Amino acid sequence: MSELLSFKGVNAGYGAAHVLHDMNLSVRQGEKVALIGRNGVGKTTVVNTLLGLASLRSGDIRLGQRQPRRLRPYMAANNGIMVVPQGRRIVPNLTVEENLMLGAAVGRAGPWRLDSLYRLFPILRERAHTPGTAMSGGQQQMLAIGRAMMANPELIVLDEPTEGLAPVIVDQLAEILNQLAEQGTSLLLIEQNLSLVGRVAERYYALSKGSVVAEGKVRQDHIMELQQHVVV
Ligand SMILES: Nc1ncnc2c1ncn2[C@@H]1O[C@H](COP(=O)(O)OP(=O)(O)OP(=O)(O)O)[C@@H](O)[C@H]1O
Repeated sequence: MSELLSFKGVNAGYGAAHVLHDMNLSVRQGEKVALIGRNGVGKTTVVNTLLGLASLRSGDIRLGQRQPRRLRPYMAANNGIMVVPQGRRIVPNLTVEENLMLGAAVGRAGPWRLDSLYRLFPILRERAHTPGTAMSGGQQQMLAIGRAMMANPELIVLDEPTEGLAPVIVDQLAEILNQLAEQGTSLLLIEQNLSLVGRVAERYYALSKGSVVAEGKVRQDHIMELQQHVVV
């Protein structure tokens, strides 16, 4: 299976702050991978580095088949990778449908269009013409995922999608992510919520102080063994 994203020996940070240390990570086609770790260990910096928002000091990052010399925010989408950012970043003043069309604008043609997406998320069809930010947190998370899907990516990177969501919504999110994966989208799930990780991911990396300190298969019956990596 081909690699959709890889970090090899990556050192990255912001100005004088060196956050990621010799980091290695990869996601291949068809995989559901989790990146777990406590607050402040550098999870969002992984996203920022692949988008070119944190500076890559050394090491290699491949986006799909490409290894750009200088990363820029649009390159991930051009290479089949969409990010669902922490905090969702629904654009205020745009309707649900207009937010979805932003995803279509940066991506490529494929099976995900408004009609197919509305079948997966009926609530987004119901609320299509209301402001995106007028919806509940859970609905906004579905919108953020839907917006990413509209770009027809091969890989979706989700940065703490359960933040602020009620357990019943986390259950719905697990179902949605598994459906997307069944339909061929690979996932990199950045999470501290082990219940979601256990239900979705097959493989994990644990991050501590900007380095991968453990990795392996996710075993649902031993999911609590991963708790040491997310609980302070
Ligand atoms: N723009 C920035 N400039 C300087 N330092 C930053 C910046 N953004 C994050 N950091 C620092 O980088 C480190 C890693 O932060 P990061 O947001 O990647 O962690 P995280 O694991 O995603 O945490 P959380 O779960 O709280 O989102 C922290 O020490 C943070 O203070």
